[in-house]
Amino acid sequence: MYSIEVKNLEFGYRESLILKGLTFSVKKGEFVSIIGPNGSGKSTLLKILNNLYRPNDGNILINGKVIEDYKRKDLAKIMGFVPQDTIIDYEFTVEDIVMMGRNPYKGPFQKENREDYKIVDDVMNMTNIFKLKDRLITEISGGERQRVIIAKALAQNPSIILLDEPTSHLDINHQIDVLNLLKKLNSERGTTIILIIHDINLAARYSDDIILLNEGEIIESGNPEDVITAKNIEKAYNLNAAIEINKYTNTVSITPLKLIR
Ligand SMILES: Nc1ncnc2c1ncn2[C@@H]1O[C@H](COP(=O)(O)OP(=O)(O)OP(=O)(O)O)[C@@H](O)[C@H]1O
Repeated sequence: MYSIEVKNLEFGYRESLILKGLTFSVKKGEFVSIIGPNGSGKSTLLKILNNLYRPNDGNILINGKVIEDYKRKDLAKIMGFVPQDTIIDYEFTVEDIVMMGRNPYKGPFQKENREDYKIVDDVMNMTNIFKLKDRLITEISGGERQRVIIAKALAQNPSIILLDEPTSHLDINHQIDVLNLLKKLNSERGTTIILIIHDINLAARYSDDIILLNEGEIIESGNPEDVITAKNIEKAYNLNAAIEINKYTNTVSITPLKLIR
């Protein structure tokens, strides 16, 4: 069973194509990283998978159903999305924001019930933000805000989570905390995880599969050892790199040597 199936996906913001015929699938319960240079189309792809943009061509199935056939609320019950930068100017508390993750389950004017509060408390504990619950979202740090947005996505109780660089604002401890949390959701609840990440070593360490994008095309996809090769890294990043198995993690790891210009 597949969480996501993408066939011949093409997309351009204007005339020029940003995504040039992508075909890939993600099985239920997989942990998949999307990597690639700046501007290669990673965020665009994730937004399309969250039905924020319509592709020019191609098909997307989410849990076996064509994406356009979902109502927004129904899609939000199965798929959580953590965008790259979340700017919230309003003076909501952390708890208010996380509670918004329960909106797909509510009718108009329906109040939060005990179950909603329990789920919100649980996800705030999981993401280590419970102590911030009464603070204003405008008055916490970028890294704290990142974890609040992840908690909001978890409150949707999704079976698929898409995350656009969820570790970008985080210190090294919180990076590992977030990835461990995602891994835990993945192994204990079978949640399908698809994330964009620039750190290739972390991608290799946590992922079942990696999709390497460059200029809107998939250079390679598959398990980390097959994707993170000197040849593929040179092709995508113009970079001469040493690839070896890290003796501590037993996963493939990269050391950049020099740019090829
Ligand atoms: N709203 C937009 N309108 C027009 N062009 C856009 C828009 N958003 C992104 N682009 C362009 O589409 C291309 C792909 O951008 P995208 O953000 O998907 O790349 P990315 O791989 O996520 O990059 P990064 O690693 O820098 O976040 C870039 O050339 C970018 O300039």
